[in-house]
Amino acid sequence: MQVSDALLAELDSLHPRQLAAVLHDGNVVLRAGPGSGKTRTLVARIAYVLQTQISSFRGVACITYTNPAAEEIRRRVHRSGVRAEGRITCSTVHAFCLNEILRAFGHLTGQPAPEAGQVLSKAAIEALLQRCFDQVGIGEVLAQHRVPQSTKIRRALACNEDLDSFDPREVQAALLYEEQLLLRGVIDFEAMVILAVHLVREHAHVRDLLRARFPHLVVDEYQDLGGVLHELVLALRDLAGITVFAVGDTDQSVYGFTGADAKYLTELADRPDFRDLELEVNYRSGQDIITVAEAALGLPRGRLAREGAPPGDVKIEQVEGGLQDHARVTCDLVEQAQSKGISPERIAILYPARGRLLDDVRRELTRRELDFRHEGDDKLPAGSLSRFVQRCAARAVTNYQIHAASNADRADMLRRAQAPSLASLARTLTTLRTEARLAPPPSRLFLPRALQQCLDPEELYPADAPALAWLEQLRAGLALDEVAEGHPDQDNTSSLDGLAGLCRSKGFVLQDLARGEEVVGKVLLATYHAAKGREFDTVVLPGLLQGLIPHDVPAGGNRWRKPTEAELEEQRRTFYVALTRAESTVNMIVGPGYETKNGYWMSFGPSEFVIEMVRRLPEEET
Ligand SMILES: Nc1ncnc2c1ncn2[C@@H]1O[C@H](COP(=O)(O)OP(=O)(O)OP(=O)(O)O)[C@@H](O)[C@H]1O
Repeated sequence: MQVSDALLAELDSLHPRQLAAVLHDGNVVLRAGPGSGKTRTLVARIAYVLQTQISSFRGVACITYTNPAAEEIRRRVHRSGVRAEGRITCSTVHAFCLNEILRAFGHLTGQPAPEAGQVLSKAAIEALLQRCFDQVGIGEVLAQHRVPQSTKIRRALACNEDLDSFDPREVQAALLYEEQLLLRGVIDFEAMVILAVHLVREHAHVRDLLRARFPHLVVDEYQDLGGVLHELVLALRDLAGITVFAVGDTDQSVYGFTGADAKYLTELADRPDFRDLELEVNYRSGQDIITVAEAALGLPRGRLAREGAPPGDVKIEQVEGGLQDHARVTCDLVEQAQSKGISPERIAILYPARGRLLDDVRRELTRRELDFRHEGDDKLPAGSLSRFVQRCAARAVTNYQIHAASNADRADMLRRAQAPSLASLARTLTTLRTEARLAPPPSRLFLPRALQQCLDPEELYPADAPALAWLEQLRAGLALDEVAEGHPDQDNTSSLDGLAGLCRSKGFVLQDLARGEEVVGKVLLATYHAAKGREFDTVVLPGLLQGLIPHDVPAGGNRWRKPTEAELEEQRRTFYVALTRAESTVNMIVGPGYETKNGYWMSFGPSEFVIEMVRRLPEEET
């Protein structure tokens, strides 16, 4: 079969171990540290399989942890010269279960896919869980803090795992919750996965159809999968005969609080029908950054930077006061990096948790007019339709910025622009429309053209003009209200009105709708979790203070408790993930303490993670 020049060049540039993983004829587990090229190898594998291993009627399913990760992989496969329209399904596990299993085959088994408004929104999940808590006599426990724990229990229940470590009343509440879902004829994201596993396990024809469509399954970030998802993969492998390519890093396992466990990756690697491969070179970071990160993790992995890579720069800044000082120093460091010519989108400020630190950093960035995007901005409505609108806004804003730039800046902006393409937006809209059970558009070009008219009109919509009029045009031009009305996900049925309400009440300009999205010229402000899988030239880590990281965990009601040993280790791994995002510079900020939202001063000093890290470093590094 014909291999594209782009793929040949990519295969040529891979390390022999990476290449061995791509070319292996069978199941693979690829375990490796940060920056070792796991994602790059995974993308090459998808392209290789599509081009050479399967007929053009069959495809590859790729499961990722987040939607942006799915989008990035699709984009990279496309860049490798593979014409994979309709042959690659790249999505989160929930979308995979909904679209490729429940929606595709549910009707064959008497298990219809969810209809309009049947998938509970986040608020509805919390409300239902709270009722269950009330009924089992723990009404004082706030459901909004316990959804991850309840998910963990439901996953353990679905896998018949030991429940001894859970509070029996919360187990009872989880059982009641499942019962209520059935009674009300609704489901949530978690129930979708559980249903999909049942469907695959119990129906041979579903398995046959899945294998015919996707003879290969690729899973990214395997260490973040819980027991149910692992069971899904095993069912697809052992019962359906699908070839599995799993990629992960046990050191980057940071979702234990929802039942994820790195042991599943190890379990897969130990199987005789899997080839277990490891990668050792870190292509991202300088050696000093790698050494410091491993000291923070407390596990000397001995990973090496690529040959000739500059060592990198690691600094610990000590402030004298509280969180406002952290915010001030953070912004100083961002300004210094920018003055060295590092473009804003190559700089990330990563914070351990929401709260006063985030408020102070945001305020200081705004005061200094440093453009930033705050990932996971919770002021905008949740759900895939809201996210789609935000991505459309990002495209419109980027077009406008490039148009408004001077000739000298334009070429550079075009090169760096990350705004979504019309093709990618059209794909998302097609998925949303299918999920809402709308008739397919009259032609393949219909949606890209409609998008082009809305987002790339001759007269571009200014980034600082009121967003409401733009949103109304988009709603009408793309018939988004039809999507909202028919969509199973409750978050989507209300999000357009939610967005319009915000535009009205807060006087949003177009730029505000795009603020969480990838737009040229913005520094990223994100949690450690949200930064996973990404890379930046410079990473600034404010708030490395005992009490903020590690931090206490909710214990029900308004109570908090110290983290268990396992929880402490997981928090340590999130710190490791944050450190390993940097290519050339990491700045950590420590101090004597911090003030809480209620004005109390907590003088616990620097984070124990930083203290232990420094203690473990060889003398020449400190
Ligand atoms: N063989 C290679 N030669 C040169 N650069 C490489 C090679 N493999 C990967 N890289 C580069 O290293 C960087 C990290 O790669 P990638 O994001 O795939 O790593 P990863 O293992 O998925 O990282 P993480 O686990 O931290 O998310 C990327 O910039 C990638 O292009």
